[in-house]
Amino acid sequence: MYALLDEQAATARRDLARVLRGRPSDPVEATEREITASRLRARIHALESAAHALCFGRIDRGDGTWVHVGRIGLRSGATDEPRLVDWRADAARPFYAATALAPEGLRRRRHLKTDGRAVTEVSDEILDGSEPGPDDVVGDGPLVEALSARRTGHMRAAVSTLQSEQDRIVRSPHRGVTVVQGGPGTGKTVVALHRAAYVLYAHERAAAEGVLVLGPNPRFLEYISHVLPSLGENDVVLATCATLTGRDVAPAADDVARAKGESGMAVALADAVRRRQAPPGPLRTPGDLPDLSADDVAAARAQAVGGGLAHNPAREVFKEHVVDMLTDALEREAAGALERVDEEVAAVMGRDVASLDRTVSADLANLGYDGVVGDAHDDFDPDAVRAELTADRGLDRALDAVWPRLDAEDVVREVLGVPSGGAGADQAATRDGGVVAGRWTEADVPLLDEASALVDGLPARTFGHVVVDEAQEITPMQWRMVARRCPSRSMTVVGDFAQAGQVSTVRNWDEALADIADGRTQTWTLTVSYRTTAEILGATRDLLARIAPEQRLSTAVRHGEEPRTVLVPVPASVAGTSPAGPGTAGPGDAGAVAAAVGRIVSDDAAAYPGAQVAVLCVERRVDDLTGAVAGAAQVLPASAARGLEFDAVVVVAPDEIVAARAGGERDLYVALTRPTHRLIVVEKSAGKTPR
Ligand SMILES: Nc1ncnc2c1ncn2[C@@H]1O[C@H](COP(=O)(O)OP(=O)(O)OP(=O)(O)O)[C@@H](O)[C@H]1O
Repeated sequence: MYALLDEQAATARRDLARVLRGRPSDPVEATEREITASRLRARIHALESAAHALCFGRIDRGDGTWVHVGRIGLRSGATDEPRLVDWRADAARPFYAATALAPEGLRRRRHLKTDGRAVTEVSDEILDGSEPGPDDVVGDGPLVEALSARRTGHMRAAVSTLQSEQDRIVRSPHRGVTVVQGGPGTGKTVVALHRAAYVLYAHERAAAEGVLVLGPNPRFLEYISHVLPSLGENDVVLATCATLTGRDVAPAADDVARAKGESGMAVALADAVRRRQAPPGPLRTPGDLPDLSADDVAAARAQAVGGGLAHNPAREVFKEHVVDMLTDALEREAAGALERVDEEVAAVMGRDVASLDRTVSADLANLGYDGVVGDAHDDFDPDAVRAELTADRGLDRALDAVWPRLDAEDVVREVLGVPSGGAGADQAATRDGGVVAGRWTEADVPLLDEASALVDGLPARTFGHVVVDEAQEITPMQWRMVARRCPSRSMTVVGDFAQAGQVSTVRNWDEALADIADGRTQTWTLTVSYRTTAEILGATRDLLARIAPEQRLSTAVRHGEEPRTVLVPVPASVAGTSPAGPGTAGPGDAGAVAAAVGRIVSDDAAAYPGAQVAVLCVERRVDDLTGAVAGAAQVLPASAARGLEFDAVVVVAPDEIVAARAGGERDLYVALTRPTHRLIVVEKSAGKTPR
């Protein structure tokens, strides 16, 4: 298979070199050359990225035939026989779907582990109940091995161990919004990313338009960034709602972001724009032009908004109708004026104008000029008048009074009550809790996007499929922003409302998707926790019952160490009983807590060299603790840990995390469910001795 891969990559490289050597003779040929070259580059990339673990599985059917499953499909050059089946192809489905209860005609599923181009391990599952033979290698399941493996800081593709409950979702033929919910570590992200890869493979349109993956923060995006490229998919944009538009923004305080995330903002923005679209009343025109009546203005407005265009392009339509109406009015005026002139001429000459015209024509013919004196009405050239009116600056200014061209930022400033002009976002920023003055904040991005859509039209870049991870975090205004980028509404939305943070007020999928899914939603629930151990999950049971009583604890596939609690004695005034409340960390406890955390982290590093360790705490302890762990662990606010995972997690002062912000219990739940192996909880205690 590697020989085939090399051969095909070499052919593609040769073809590319040939194409690039060609000298196109015209722009059409140049475009064709670019298209062919980019197709070949994509092919070379796909072949190169498939080299790692090219073939990872094999299924043997009951009739003695078999299929090898891998990252891409390969056919033998000479006979065109399939040699390796792409994991997304139908023929590979039994590799994922078959179980001992429903073997799908399979006798055996084999997992291959490779190091470079050498097979280092083979592991078989016998699915039809037959006894293992001498060729079968039955041992510890590859899933357990994959899950127990040390984390690297980047999520890995799970293409060789995708479980059948996950595979069903990945391959679902559903074309609308696919929702995947489930507790922490149930593989929602894994499913979402593999589904994106599947959709790119199976749906041409998605492949042509690309995939957008939205995550809660840049750290999370970095964590998942290797998965799709390792599956050979590179036409994927990773973004947060804040970075999606490429605008440089400051962070926003939770309460401000929540207020700005409400759908009422969309109504306010739409109203602000609509008020600028020819409100009832006549149009006062400059100079000698006739004014337009309120009815005429209303008719032009109806035409302009009827086409569903955004405000600025619709202004052009409005203007066209106004110009047409004025042209008609001018033509009528001209006709009226000429009739009056004719009558005056007839009265003076004592003859009607038509007979005068005939006489003049006859005289002209005698002088050798051909032609008749035309009807004076023919002198009115409506096209010329229209062109003149269209270019008339004065008329454009008059139109500005009823239908001004708008700027999206100004509309947002107006709705937020910030005076326009100057550093307009100053006050918005100040109201966001005094963050960097003079800049828009993350919370403004969906408003600016909404205003842009209202004023200038839909975003230039849209996607064939959109994945929304940690979707419980998305505010109603952000959902609108997402929908705008996915006209086909082909989306995979994954999340868990028990882990919801502070900003979004959306509490269930119906609410989240009401305006975007057209009822085309398919919802799946994952129940097996692949990340963490039964012991760690068990420690969250009471908390989960409080924050999401309707949810059942997931079932863990692994067992491990019991979580540990380390008590740090601190002066009574700053322990949980402090009059200032549990959310306050006095100067008295910082040193003791930091020293304890430093010790825990260095002990863990000594016992498990190279392990990924995180210390999760309240925001204000981050600096102190970062100093204390001296690079041996990542220190993060608990609220920023959504979606991430580590070998070991130290949760510092759970009472502070709970008290730090409304809904802090959900932050604590997120923090406690991040470890794959070890959970250590550091609690402050007044006068108690450490355990
Ligand atoms: N089939 C699988 N094979 C190997 N590893 C898997 C599989 N499914 C899940 N995992 C692993 O389990 C862990 C948890 O998965 P994932 O992050 O997708 O869960 P999640 O439901 O998104 O969690 P959270 O709600 O906490 O964000 C990851 O390390 C992932 O790689």
